Amino acid sequence: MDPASTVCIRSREEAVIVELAYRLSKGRFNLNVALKLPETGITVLYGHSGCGKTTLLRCVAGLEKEAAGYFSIGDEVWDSPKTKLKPHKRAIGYVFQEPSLFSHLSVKDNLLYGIKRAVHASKQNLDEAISVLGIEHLLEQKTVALSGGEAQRVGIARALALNPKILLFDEPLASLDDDRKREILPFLKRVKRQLSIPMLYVTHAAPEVAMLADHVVVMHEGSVVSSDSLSASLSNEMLPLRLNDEISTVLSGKVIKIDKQWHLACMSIGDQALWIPNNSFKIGNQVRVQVFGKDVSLANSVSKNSFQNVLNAQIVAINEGEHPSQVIVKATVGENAFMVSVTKRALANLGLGVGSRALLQVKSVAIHS
Ligand SMILES: Nc1ncnc2c1ncn2[C@@H]1O[C@H](COP(=O)(O)OP(=O)(O)OP(=O)(O)O)[C@@H](O)[C@H]1O
Repeated sequence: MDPASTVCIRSREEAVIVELAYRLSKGRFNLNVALKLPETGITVLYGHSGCGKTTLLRCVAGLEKEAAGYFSIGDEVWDSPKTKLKPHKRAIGYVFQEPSLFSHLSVKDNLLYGIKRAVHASKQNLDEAISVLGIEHLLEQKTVALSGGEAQRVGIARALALNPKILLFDEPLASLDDDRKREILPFLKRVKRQLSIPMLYVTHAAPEVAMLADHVVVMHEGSVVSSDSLSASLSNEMLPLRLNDEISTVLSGKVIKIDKQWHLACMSIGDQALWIPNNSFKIGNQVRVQVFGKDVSLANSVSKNSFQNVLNAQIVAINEGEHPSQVIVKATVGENAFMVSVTKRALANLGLGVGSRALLQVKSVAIHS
C-alpha cells in the first residue's frame, strides 16, 4: 500500500504561513533577518559556515534567550515584543546532526520516551512516523546496533511523532558517509511529500539543496542575501545561485519511457523529453535531476554528435560570466530555465541573442538524479 494514503500528520487543510524576524548579537556576530516562508515544503538555509543558520533555527525553537523578534505560524504567535513562548510549548520537531538516542533503550522505547511529555504528540502520530521512515523492523533493536543512517531515521521519526507544526533540520546528514546519505535521502523526500508542514533545513551540502529544496534562503554574515524558490534562485539572471560553485538547473518530471538495453530513462520536460541514466526508475515515477551549465551546449542546428538530448529553447537573457570571455545564457524550455555558460565568441559565431530560438544539447551522462 502506498504510505501516502495512510499518513495524516497535519492534514493539508491545516497548511500555515510562517513569518519571522530576529535580531541577535553574539560577540562580533550579528543576526538580522526577516522572512516569510512557504507554508509547506523544504526551505533550505544555505550559506558558509558561521553565517548564522543554526542560530536562526535556535531562535525559532525558542532556545536563544537574548533574541528579539517575531515568529508566527498560522494564527499562532510564538515570539513578539509581548510574547516568548517557552521552547517546550512550541510545536516543533528538531532533527540534529546526531540523533542522540539512549543506548540502553530499544528504538521503540526511545520513541515512546520522546513523546511521553510532548503536548502535541499521540500514539497515532508515532505509528505514522514509524511508517513514513520505514523503521518498523528496527523497533525492538537496541540503538547501539543501528547504522548511522538508521539511527538518523529514528531521530527523524521521533521528531515527526511530536506532531509538529514546523520541522527544523540542522545538517541531518552531515555526520553520515556518502552511502548512508544516499540511503536516507529517499526517506527525507518521502517526509517532504507526505507532510504538509513547513520544514527549515540547514545545510551547506550542494547535493542536498539540489535534491530536497523547494525554497532557498541564502545567508551571509547573519543576513539574508536572497530568499526564493529553488528554480528561481538557480535561474536568477543577475546572481544565479551556484551550488558547489557551479551554475545548474534542477528539473522535475515524470518518467515516460525506459530503454532497458541502454540503461536509460526518459523524463518529460513540459512537452519535451530528456534521457537520463536509469536508476531503477519505473514509468510514472516523479524524478528530479540536476543539470550543470557546463554540460549543456548551445546550437542553432542539429549536427551529428554524442548528445542524447536536444531541446528546443528560447534565449531570454544573456549576462556577463565569471571571466570576460564568457557569458551566462538563460534559455527557457517551457517553464524550465537552463543556465548555460558559453564564450562570447561562440555566441557571436552562432548568431544567437536575446529572443533567439536555440537548441540546447544536454549530455545525459551529466544528469544527476
Ligand atoms: N556563544 C557564542 N558567543 C559568540 N559567538 C558565537 C556564539 N555562538 C555562536 N557564535 C558565532 O555566531 C556565528 C553564527 O553561528 P552559527 O552556528 O549559527 O553558524 P552556522 O551558519 O550554523 O555555521 P555552521 O554551518 O558551521 O554550523 C558564528 O560566527 C559563531 O562563531
